[in-house]
Amino acid sequence: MDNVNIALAKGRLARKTIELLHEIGFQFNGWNEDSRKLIFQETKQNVKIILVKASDVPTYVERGAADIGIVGKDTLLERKADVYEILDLGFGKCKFAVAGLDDLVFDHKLTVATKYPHVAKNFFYKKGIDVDIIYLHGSVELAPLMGLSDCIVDIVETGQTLKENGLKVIEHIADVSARLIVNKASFKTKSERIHPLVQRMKNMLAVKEDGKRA
Ligand SMILES: Nc1ncnc2c1ncn2[C@@H]1O[C@H](COP(=O)(O)OP(=O)(O)OP(=O)(O)O)[C@@H](O)[C@H]1O
Ligand SMILES: O=P(O)(O)OC[C@H]1O[C@H](OP(=O)(O)OP(=O)(O)O)[C@H](O)[C@@H]1O
Repeated sequence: MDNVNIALAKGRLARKTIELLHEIGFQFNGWNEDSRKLIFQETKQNVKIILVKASDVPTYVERGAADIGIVGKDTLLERKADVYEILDLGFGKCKFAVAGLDDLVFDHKLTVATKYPHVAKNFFYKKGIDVDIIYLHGSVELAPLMGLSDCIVDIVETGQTLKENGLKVIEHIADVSARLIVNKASFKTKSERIHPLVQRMKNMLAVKEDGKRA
């Protein structure tokens, strides 16, 4: 039987992803949240999970080192990998937004600080606004406070980080949630393994949706 490798984003999405995999019948040898191991074997089936930095998940899947990946839509919008995006998993929900101290003033070229340069550039480009992108690795909210940029493009979940730093959402860009992606070749060559797995996930998500509505 073909083996199936699943790349999971470490960090915020990991716990919910493992939970979903448990719910569809997978158990991983030795898995616990504090472990430093990066590969876990499923107890009965020929399935492995590998724990990858979120932004690297599309790379593993695009190149076939993993057949399946679970990663945020934010990463997919930024990375534009050549993979199939199969399912919206409905967790890891947040939004991409433009935020700043105040409404934008267009009397000079806008500077935009972000961890997502492609998303930011694309958003303003489509509006016909030329921007200067400043790439940061984190704590992006600091940039407008310290005069480094006019605004930021970042993820907003609860809005707490913006609020505690005196910033506000200026414009909504896109909704984000965790997605299931599949390598294009694996989707065909390992279809007997991958299609049932996807179907089980779909069924489980439908059951959960029904549970919420009831
Ligand atoms: N409040 C949030 N902030 C950031 N990401 C969130 C949030 N809520 C959900 N997410 C989702 O979780 C994913 C993983 O976020 P996480 O912070 O673990 O990794 P990361 O953005 O690569 O961070 P780091 O660079 O610090 O490792 C994001 O890509 C996004 O899809
Ligand atoms: O709306 P909230 O619920 O406050 O969440 C949004 C914050 O969470 C993320 O940062 P993260 O914690 O990943 O840290 P970072 O600044 O190092 O990217 C994101 O970049 C925002 O700063």
